[in-house]
Amino acid sequence: MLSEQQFALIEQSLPLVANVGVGVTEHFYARLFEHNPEVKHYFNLSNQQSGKQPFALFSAIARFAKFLGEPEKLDTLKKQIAQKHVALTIKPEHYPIVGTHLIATLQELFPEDFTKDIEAAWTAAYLAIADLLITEETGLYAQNAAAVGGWDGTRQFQITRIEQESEQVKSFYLAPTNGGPIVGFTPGQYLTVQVQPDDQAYRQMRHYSITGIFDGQYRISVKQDGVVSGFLHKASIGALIDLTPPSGDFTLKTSSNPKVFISAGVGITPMVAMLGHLVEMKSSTPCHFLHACQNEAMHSFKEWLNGVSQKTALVDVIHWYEEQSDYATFTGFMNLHDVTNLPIKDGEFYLCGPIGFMKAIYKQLTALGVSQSQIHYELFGPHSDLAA
Ligand SMILES: NC(=O)C1=CN([C@@H]2O[C@H](COP(=O)(O)OP(=O)(O)OC[C@H]3O[C@@H](n4cnc5c(N)ncnc54)[C@H](O)[C@@H]3O)[C@@H](O)[C@H]2O)C=CC1
Repeated sequence: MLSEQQFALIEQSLPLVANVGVGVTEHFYARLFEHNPEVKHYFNLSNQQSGKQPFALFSAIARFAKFLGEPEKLDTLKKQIAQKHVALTIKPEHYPIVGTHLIATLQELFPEDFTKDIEAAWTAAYLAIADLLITEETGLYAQNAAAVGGWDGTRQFQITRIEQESEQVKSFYLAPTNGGPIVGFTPGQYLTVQVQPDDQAYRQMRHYSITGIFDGQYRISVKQDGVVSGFLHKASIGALIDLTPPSGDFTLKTSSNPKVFISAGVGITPMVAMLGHLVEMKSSTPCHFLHACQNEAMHSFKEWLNGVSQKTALVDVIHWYEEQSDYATFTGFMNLHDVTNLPIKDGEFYLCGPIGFMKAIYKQLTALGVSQSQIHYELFGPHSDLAA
């Protein structure tokens, strides 16, 4: 545990870690990858190039350190990060590696501000953070291993069926090569695919929302826009991939409150799982399914949604296309003022899509009087706060 004095030193030096610039994150990752290139298997190297991941790591550490004395405030963040770490097969031995390079970076770049006392306080804080996460992650690994159809680490799967859902999205059905059952998922969760394409020096891992389980096989639906999605889109039936078990805490709540699913582009995928589950359960919960995309050709799961809305009056399906079309309910970006019957007071609102879309919709929802606690969302990639 940190001493009173160490808490004070953390507080004092927090801006140093919370507001690091590109120079600091570049120094840290260059150091980390030079000394421990093996950890490159665990980092999304595309996020490294875009510069998103580096800031996420430093800001998460700063947030943890700030609330170490009030651990109840860290519960949500701890759970979110642990889910991602378990999906990426991060293990206790990785923590000292990151910790060493983090402290060394601060020492090297801020020799005057990062005094010996401050260094000792941050070392103690990092150990405490690692301890919190390792405990949470150990529990999740054990849970995954003990579940019926569950597994620890990775399990090999084979692509058994491929379906084109729209111009750029394909669904892949995945069966375990060792047979046997597969663990279920909570609608909204994702699977993590591990592959090493021929042109890549490191294994790469990406999360993809599960869009359902059919005949004992997972279905994921993937847009072609990166290293792993490119690998999948080129793959044929019979191709082998490794998966870690379903993970993620952006999940459908079990309450009977009306649900409002709001997505854009390939962000439709977790919503398909959530609505699919309610339909399968013959739920009497009223649902609104609001979706935005470029045009009809890009509209994934269009026929399926049509079928669902024709079968039940409980599901209200509305879509916005950027381009003019007879099929669209509305043209342009999604505007929630177009919808008059949203359950503002008691609805649960689920959001998924590109960041610009999420920010715009979050703002619209709060302006309509929806409270923050009613809004659930997930950002693929490094976590950030929509309200910020
Ligand atoms: N479970 C998850 O968290 C998942 C997250 N995603 C995220 O969703 C994103 C999906 O992206 P794409 O399909 O490539 O989307 P996209 O770039 O094709 O855009 C889809 C639609 O979003 C709307 N949009 C885009 N920018 C907007 C803005 N600034 N304001 C208002 N509306 C806007 C437009 O209607 C556009 O047609 C991915 O980048 C990924 O981050 C995707 C799948 C699952």
